[in-house]
Amino acid sequence: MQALSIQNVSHSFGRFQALRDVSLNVPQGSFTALLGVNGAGKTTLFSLITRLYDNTSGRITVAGHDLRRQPGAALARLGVVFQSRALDADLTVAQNLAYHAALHGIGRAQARLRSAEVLALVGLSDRLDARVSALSGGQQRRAEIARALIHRPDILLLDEATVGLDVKSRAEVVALTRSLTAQGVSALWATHILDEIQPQDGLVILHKGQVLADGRAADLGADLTGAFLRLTGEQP
Ligand SMILES: Nc1ncnc2c1ncn2[C@@H]1O[C@H](COP(=O)(O)OP(=O)(O)OP(=O)(O)O)[C@@H](O)[C@H]1O
Repeated sequence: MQALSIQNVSHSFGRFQALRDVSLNVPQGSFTALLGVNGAGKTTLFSLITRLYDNTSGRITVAGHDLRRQPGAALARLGVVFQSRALDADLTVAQNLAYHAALHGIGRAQARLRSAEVLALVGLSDRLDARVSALSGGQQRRAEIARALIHRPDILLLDEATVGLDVKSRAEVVALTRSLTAQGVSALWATHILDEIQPQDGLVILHKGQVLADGRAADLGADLTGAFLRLTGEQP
């Protein structure tokens, strides 16, 4: 089964078609990069997968659940790290996680156990009681990944999760996400930064609302920048 399957999805804002007949799969346990320049349609696609927008054409399934017919079951299998910050900076990491757990109907005792579990996964076990505002940018992003994992989703959507981070923190957040996929969580990693992609990763190139390539990054050869430029005519 695919962790995420998107078939023939289109979306328009008025007369402007932001996504045109988009199809892609994220296999279970894979790290799949969704690569595209600004305006390619990545955030629009994520808004459809998270049901911020209705997908009126095509079909989206999350862990086999049809998003339109079984939205509750589908969204329960999904964890999301948004482009903009989603934690309350004035609360502690524990309070943020407890709040998010409650939104998923997880009881207090269970939430404490899960918080410890997800913070261990992201390497922040010692920051449970720290205020979010006291964390570094990279730690905040890792805490957001922990938040997205609290209900044990099958797939994580990460929308430009390294924006604003320095090189070292950026590398840590990508490596962390890869290590999660080795443990069975799948990831769809939206980015415009080619350095974040490795040859063994799944790679979908989205450009002007259309999928131009879908396979393994290695399929495009050693010169990913050149291949991207050839396909899109744009500098990544
Ligand atoms: N609410 C909206 N109304 C009208 N047009 C929109 C709206 N949201 C996005 N668009 C347009 O749809 C296209 C895709 O935008 P989208 O934000 O999905 O791209 P993106 O790949 O996520 O880019 P970025 O990296 O800048 O977030 C762009 O041309 C954008 O201007």
